[in-house]
Amino acid sequence: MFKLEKVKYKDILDIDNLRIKENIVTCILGQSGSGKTTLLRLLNNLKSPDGGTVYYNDNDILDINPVNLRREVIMLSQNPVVFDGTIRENLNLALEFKEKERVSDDILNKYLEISNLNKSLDTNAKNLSGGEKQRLSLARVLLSDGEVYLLDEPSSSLDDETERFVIKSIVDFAKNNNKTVIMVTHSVKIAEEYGKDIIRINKGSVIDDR
Ligand SMILES: Nc1ncnc2c1ncn2[C@@H]1O[C@H](COP(=O)(O)OP(=O)(O)OP(=O)(O)O)[C@@H](O)[C@H]1O
Repeated sequence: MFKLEKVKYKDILDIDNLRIKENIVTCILGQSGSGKTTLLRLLNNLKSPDGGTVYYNDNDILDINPVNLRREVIMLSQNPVVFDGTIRENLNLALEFKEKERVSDDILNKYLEISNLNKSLDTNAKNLSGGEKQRLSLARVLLSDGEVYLLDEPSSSLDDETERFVIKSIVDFAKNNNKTVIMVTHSVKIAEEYGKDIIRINKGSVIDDR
């Protein structure tokens, strides 16, 4: 699905050859500052490489219209993005961006369940805790119906139990819907348990991918 060849980005990333497969969960592990977020941003062209090529489905990512690309390759950033309004309004934004019809509350609630956010759709999103905002962002991203989800530490501000539930839900969601998930995690345990492939990054280089 993705292929990186001789990709350089500033002095942050230097990746000779990397393949990321479709329809599986790939986890990215590496120390803080090793370049994990930068790698995700190359995959939806939020950043462009200074050298080398990133391919998405065999096309040079620079030749793909960025808006169309980001409708398919959807990023959940490390800091949750929450908009003014209720949880329902926040979720509906995902559908608007995809130019899709609104869906029933039952369906919206299903996505809150996947994200383990036990709140009414009428709740003002501004009043949610940090971890709840993170889960609302996750629900919105999953509802966006992309092909690929780039998840940057989707469970970083959650307690261990909630973290396991949320990660397992994401993995089940990906399996049931044939989606590709590329997930940065700080947890070796989570990567080994849920990542079909694991990419290990050290100081901007891939040291292992399998
Ligand atoms: N636009 C930029 N210009 C200069 N340096 C940058 C830029 N973006 C990131 N960096 C630096 O590149 C390095 C890698 O950053 P990145 O956010 O990719 O790391 P990370 O592995 O995701 O870290 P963390 O686990 O702490 O989130 C860091 O040293 C960061 O300060």
